[in-house]
Amino acid sequence: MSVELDLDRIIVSAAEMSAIETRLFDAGFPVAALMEKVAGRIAQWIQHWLSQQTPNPPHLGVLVGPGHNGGDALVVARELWFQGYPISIYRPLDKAKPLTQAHFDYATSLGIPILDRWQDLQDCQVIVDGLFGFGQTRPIEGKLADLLTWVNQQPQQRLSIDIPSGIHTDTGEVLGVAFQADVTLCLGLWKRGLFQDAALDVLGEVQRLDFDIPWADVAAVLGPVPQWQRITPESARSALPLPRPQFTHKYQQGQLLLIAGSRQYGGAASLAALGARASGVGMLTLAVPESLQPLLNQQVPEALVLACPETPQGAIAQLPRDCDLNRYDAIALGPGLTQQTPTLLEQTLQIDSPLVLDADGLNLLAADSNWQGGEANITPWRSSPLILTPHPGEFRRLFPHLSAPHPAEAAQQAASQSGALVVLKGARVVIARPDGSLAINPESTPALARGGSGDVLTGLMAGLVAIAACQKRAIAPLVHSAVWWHAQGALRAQQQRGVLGVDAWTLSQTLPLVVAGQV
Ligand SMILES: NC(=O)C1=CN([C@@H]2O[C@H](COP(=O)(O)OP(=O)(O)OC[C@H]3O[C@@H](n4cnc5c(N)ncnc54)[C@H](OP(=O)(O)O)[C@@H]3O)[C@@H](O)[C@H]2O)[C@@H](O)CC1
Ligand SMILES: Nc1ncnc2c1ncn2[C@@H]1O[C@H](COP(=O)(O)OP(=O)(O)O)[C@@H](O)[C@H]1O
Ligand SMILES: [K+]
Repeated sequence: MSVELDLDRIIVSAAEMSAIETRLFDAGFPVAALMEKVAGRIAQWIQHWLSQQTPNPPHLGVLVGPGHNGGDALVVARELWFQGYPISIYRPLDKAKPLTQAHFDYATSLGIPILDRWQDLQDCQVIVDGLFGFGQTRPIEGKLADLLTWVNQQPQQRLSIDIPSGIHTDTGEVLGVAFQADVTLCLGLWKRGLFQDAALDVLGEVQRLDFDIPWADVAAVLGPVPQWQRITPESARSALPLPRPQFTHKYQQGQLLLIAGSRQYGGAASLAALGARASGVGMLTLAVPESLQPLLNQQVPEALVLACPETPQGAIAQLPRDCDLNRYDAIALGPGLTQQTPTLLEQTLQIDSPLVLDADGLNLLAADSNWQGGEANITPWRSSPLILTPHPGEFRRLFPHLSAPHPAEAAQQAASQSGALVVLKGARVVIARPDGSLAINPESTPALARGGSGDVLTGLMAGLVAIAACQKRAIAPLVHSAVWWHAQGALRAQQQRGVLGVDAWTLSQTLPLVVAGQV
């Protein structure tokens, strides 16, 4: 028996969803019964949603496609009709699967208006998209494209059943044109396309409606540890350091060495240090060019600041002679570093403790002859985790030979071939482990699209990793937590100050509030 995982954590491809669904049907659950159950839950959700907006049932326009997504839409239309909602149905294609046709015939017999022209949907207050559901790969063309283009220009609220029509279920690509949803109700299990950057601007608010899929059927298709997972509040929280025992001291709460900064990029070192502060790490040591020491001493007074000899351009020339890299539980290298001193990378890679590389740490790695474009597995070099946190540009430099077109698959290939833990940054950060598993952060904000926010993440992540390493706990779950809390910090700061108010320093000051509330 495998350990039952919260279904909210699982992300499936269209083929996997279909295989899971087939198991339910093969076991005897009638297709029509499942549609009735699922659509009943959608109708309830919509009713609750609309009742919060207006006391009078608004007029719903329902787009009905030929498959079971259209069948769901018809059951929703019927149930809401019975509840007193004015409904109009528009069906752009004549063909229909038998169950969908039966629901259409019944809706017609009830007297629910069937529109001949989509333009008549303009009298509705809400438009429901039941055109196409999971499994979409074909482009939206001709009349359907015109319909969706028209719908997207209307002022009504738009709700999509399962996945917006026109979105590729796995890659999230817009297949020509897509229904621009304000709300998407994903059915049963999260679909991959809902987490791909390409789809984010089409989905609106996304909710999952459960319909009691047995874990045994999920595990039979996905295996006992599903490869694609979503970070959830529970998983992020459960990985955080345990409440501190009374009898402890700073060296039992993680020692982190952060090697960062240059005269040109001094702020990156302080932002990463402030991110590390938010992790609660027991002892933070900063190695910076000596000219930055006074600044860092002032900004992060609790840190031990090692003044490093510097190059004429103000980069770290070498670490201080008495700096013993072996004493740290984790090392982070990169923010604001410049690429002048490759020996910093060589030295830190040799140390057998978790190493977080960001920014110029990654650029140094990309240029290292042993790295070979990420194709030579690092496992023979080192046994402790190597954690890479590239943005897409850095990722391309690190893995120039990878051809995967989508971030999730690209990160997965990169981690498998290199043996590193790859944190590919973007609107939805993807964390890929060398064993092929993937975690995706589902909640974030474009407020983070701003210089310096990645530096804060590096510090926070490295601090949590240092605590975990010191306490001999697994590292990867803390990497997930760091990505989650970084985004939650931004969301909290955004609530208080708006999207444009989330500068990296503000983010670093908000992080301790969200992380501390959990430990
Ligand atoms: N999974 C579950 O557990 C449950 C699933 N349920 C529901 O079923 C939905 C999936 O239903 P589904 O498989 O019938 O697919 P759906 O998209 O409705 O129709 C496919 C039809 O559309 C056509 N077509 C597609 N693209 C097109 C295009 N661009 N342009 C033109 N035509 C296009 C396609 O044509 P074909 O490609 O075959 O020629 C085929 O005829 C799912 O999302 C959920 O709502 C729930 O009821 C119960 C629980
Ligand atoms: N549109 C977006 N939505 C959510 N998060 C974003 C978005 N754009 C960037 N981010 C996040 O902001 C951070 C930017 O990091 P990075 O590019 O390294 O910036 P910097 O080097 O300036 O600190 C990453 O954590 C990334 O995931
Ligand atoms: K849909």
